[in-house]
Amino acid sequence: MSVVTLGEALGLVLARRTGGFDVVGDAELSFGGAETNVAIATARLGIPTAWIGRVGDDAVGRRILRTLRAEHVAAHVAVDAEVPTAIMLKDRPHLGRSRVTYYRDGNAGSRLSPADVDLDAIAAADVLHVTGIGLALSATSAEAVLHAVRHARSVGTLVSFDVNHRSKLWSAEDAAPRYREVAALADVVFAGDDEARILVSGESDEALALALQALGPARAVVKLGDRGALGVDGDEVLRVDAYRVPVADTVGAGDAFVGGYLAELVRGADHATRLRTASAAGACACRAEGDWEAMPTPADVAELVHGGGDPVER
Ligand SMILES: O=C(O)C(=O)C[C@H](O)[C@H](O)CO
Repeated sequence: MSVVTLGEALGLVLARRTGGFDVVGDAELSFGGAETNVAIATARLGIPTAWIGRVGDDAVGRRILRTLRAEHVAAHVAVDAEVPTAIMLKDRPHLGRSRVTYYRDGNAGSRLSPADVDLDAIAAADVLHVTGIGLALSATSAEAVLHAVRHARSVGTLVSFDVNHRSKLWSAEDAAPRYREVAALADVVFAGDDEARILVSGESDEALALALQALGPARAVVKLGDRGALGVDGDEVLRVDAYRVPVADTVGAGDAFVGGYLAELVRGADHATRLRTASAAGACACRAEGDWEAMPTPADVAELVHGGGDPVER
């Protein structure tokens, strides 16, 4: 029962006040990265978890590895002596507007290559999780994702793919064929409704999920934010509502959702349980600031599930 994720983790410099880094100097350092967010989520939910990636030989890289150790995520990393760990700045130029600026091109995570992929770690896991960000970062990173996915399939490890489209990294037109290629090799695909439309067309959430499933995976989940999600597994179609919580920060909620789903998948839980835990985990992640800091424990999930009614519609 275990999960391995593969992708980039990058330093996150977060402005503490509104006004933009043009004038604001008050900031804190953390890190982000969809695949490490998912890893922290599954680890906190009690699933043995590992992450495969590449960091620079610097304070940000060491901070990432130290935090992953503290979160019980085993790191199979290459340390790049030549370039630094990427960073992203997140500030709020004015109330209601959040802005992200990436400094990741050519840095350690983008230099991930097939040689960095720990094949034994993938063979030892029940699920390998990758995202579209790894496909976007560079040609070698995309090769590493595909190498990992193909190896997972050859050794019977399930493949999970979250589209996670980043329009700052590439266009939808360039991304679409790469997303379809990985979706066809996956066992479960996650996409927001807008993201799903990059790969397929469909008039409704259900039509989108079924169209994603038709690309190859047995399971597809369309994430709908505060409208919940719609999942298909074989011929079972289920809709799940979002739990209502006070929202501090929605970043990382999609990764928490995926972590909740995968934690239940490796435990062998049924479709409704997977979606219920995913929805609760996504809601928990919204209750505090930070990309990974508010990932839930089983007690956090249980509190929402037992106190919030059953959100699954059959
Ligand atoms: O925005 C990105 O590209 C990141 O990887 C950082 C964030 O932690 C991630 O997007 C949250 O899903």
